[in-house]
Amino acid sequence: MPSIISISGVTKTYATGFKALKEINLDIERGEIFALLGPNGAGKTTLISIVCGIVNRSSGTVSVDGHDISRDYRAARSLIGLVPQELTIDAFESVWATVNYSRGLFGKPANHAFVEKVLRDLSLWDKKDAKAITLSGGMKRRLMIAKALSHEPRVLFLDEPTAGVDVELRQDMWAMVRRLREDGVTIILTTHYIEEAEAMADRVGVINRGEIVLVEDKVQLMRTLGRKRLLLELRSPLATSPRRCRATRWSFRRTVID
Ligand SMILES: Nc1ncnc2c1ncn2[C@@H]1O[C@H](COP(=O)(O)OP(=O)(O)OP(=O)(O)O)[C@@H](O)[C@H]1O
Repeated sequence: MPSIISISGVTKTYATGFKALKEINLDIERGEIFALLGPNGAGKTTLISIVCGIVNRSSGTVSVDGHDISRDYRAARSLIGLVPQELTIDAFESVWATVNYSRGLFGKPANHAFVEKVLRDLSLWDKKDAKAITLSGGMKRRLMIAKALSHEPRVLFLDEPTAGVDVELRQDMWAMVRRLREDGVTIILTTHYIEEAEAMADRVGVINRGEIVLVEDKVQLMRTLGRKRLLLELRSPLATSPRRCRATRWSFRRTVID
């Protein structure tokens, strides 16, 4: 099956003259969770903003499910949902109105049953009449995801979805992303954290200073780079201390204690 997103020879030079992306070539497979990993300023947001039609590329081509993002802009954009880093919601609008309005922006006919399902899946149904301003930070982030899913996209971009999010909500988000993947949605998330890429992704791409330096299957990558530490919490103190504990480097499923 052809890739759902195909990025070929994409570069971006901002008006300041800064080269944010240098010759990016990347294919995203249908139905995968792809983590784009990189430090601050690496070019992650620039790249996903180009695919989503928010930033113009300087050169190269991008297609989404065969639709060129310039020639066939509407078709390409309708297949994409984007959850940006910043909150972009009307503080005085209700949850219900926010999500339905967002669906309307894509020219989709109203579908209250679908919007209800999205809100229930994101545990926002009991807040449907609440104004956005009254929601907690975590709820606002979930509302951003509901907005992005409102027009039934086939590809979801999550730009640093768990930045500033507590451990519990992070786990909820990861579970939600996996459910979406089961429904056939392709997911691309950006993150600074190798742990997040490890927990979530099927494949990982590492970007640094505007260049993709590596694209690898997650399991393969962890075999090459990964190292696990096993923390044991004792119910009661040991009578004598163990001689030495050593986790094998070649496999993190086996732990050797000698
Ligand atoms: N509008 C702009 N004009 C000029 N330079 C920009 C603009 N937007 C981004 N840049 C620069 O491009 C580079 C890449 O920025 P980008 O936001 O894509 O990085 P990022 O990997 O998403 O970073 P972070 O992890 O901090 O969000 C940075 O050096 C940034 O300062």
